[in-house]
Amino acid sequence: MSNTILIIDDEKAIRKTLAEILSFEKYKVQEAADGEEGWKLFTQNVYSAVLCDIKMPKMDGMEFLKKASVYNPDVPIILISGHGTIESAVDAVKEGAYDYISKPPDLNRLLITVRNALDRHSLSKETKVLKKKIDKSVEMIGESEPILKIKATIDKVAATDARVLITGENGVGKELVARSIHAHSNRSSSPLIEVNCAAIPSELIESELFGHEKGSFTSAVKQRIGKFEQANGGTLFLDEIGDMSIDAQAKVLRALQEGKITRVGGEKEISVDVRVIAATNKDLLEEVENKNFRLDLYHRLSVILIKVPSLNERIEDIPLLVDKFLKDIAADYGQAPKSIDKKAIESLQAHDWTGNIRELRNVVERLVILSGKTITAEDVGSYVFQD
Ligand SMILES: Nc1ncnc2c1ncn2[C@@H]1O[C@H](COP(=O)(O)OP(=O)(O)OP(=O)(O)O)[C@@H](O)[C@H]1O
Repeated sequence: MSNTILIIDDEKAIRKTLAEILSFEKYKVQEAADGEEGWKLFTQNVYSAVLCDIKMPKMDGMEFLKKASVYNPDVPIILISGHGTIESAVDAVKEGAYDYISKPPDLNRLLITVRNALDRHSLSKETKVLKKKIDKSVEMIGESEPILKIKATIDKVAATDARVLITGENGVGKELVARSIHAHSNRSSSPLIEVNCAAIPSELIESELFGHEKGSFTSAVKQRIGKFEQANGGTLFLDEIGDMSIDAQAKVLRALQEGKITRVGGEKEISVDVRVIAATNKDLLEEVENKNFRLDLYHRLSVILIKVPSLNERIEDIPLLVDKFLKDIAADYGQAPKSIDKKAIESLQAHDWTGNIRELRNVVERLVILSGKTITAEDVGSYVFQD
């Protein structure tokens, strides 16, 4: 539906003409015979643009415009004006309508206006996506005791340079804790550089972390600055540290002890001022026992320990998280947020989440797509936990 144009006009002949012209140009269209029907469709679907007659029974075009621009200001609305309504059309443009066309519709003018309106719509959608990518929020949602404790710890440690080891299952919010510490620290105007230690093959991790000089190995065709140097003055977030090879651990230990690094294939030592925050879903002490992790590195990293509890241990935060996700998803889709009833929330709280907030967000997104305006316990039953 998101590429569809909604045509609202009580004059069947005009409606059909517009629909035919636009369909011929390969646009998808949907029709409504009056303002009320149009409004109903508008609230149930997301359109790329709306063509709306001004003079109509039940709800007229001006009223539709007012409501629609509050409900979803991103959808351009083109008014269709008859002889007696040109003035209203001009006023409407002042009030936020995208443009107007006159009756009977002129083919070229109609197509140009629609094309421009659609361009604007896709531009504003793209801008939103980009903004969202840049603005990785560091706001931690939750009022449960463990979350309040974590927030208090973050407040205390952020301003220090103490290393922090964050533990917890997958998707519980470890990265968010790291970003929040950085954002509240004196280093926040310098970069937070993230390295996913599990994702980098062990033979490349050294060059990734410390950089390399040109020609130091076959594929080192030019000099490269490593993550430690990139994070200079800021914070280095070593995610999945439990998956780092023993070799690389020795080098990281040295960098932490001496505050200096050497690029692969390089001679000189480079001083770096980096605060290190690490995270893992593994039990590092068990890894130490199994000889997969160095105890001395563990001690260096774990000055402050933050354990992020699984969602199951703080189900009282689920309503707040769901509310936040409903708002985020609505903003992504350019829609008004859907609501969710109490029973549906209870049913989500009863689920075994194995810790995962990412999974909860996916579930909320699925519910937003598949449910009606209000998400019910039945929706949760049929769309979420069906298997
Ligand atoms: N308390 C919270 N409030 C709001 N959003 C949260 C919260 N905790 C986690 N999230 C969101 O849930 C998602 C997963 O969180 P994050 O990536 O921090 O988890 P993680 O523990 O680092 O995961 P992984 O172990 O897979 O690396 C992110 O989109 C994050 O923004």
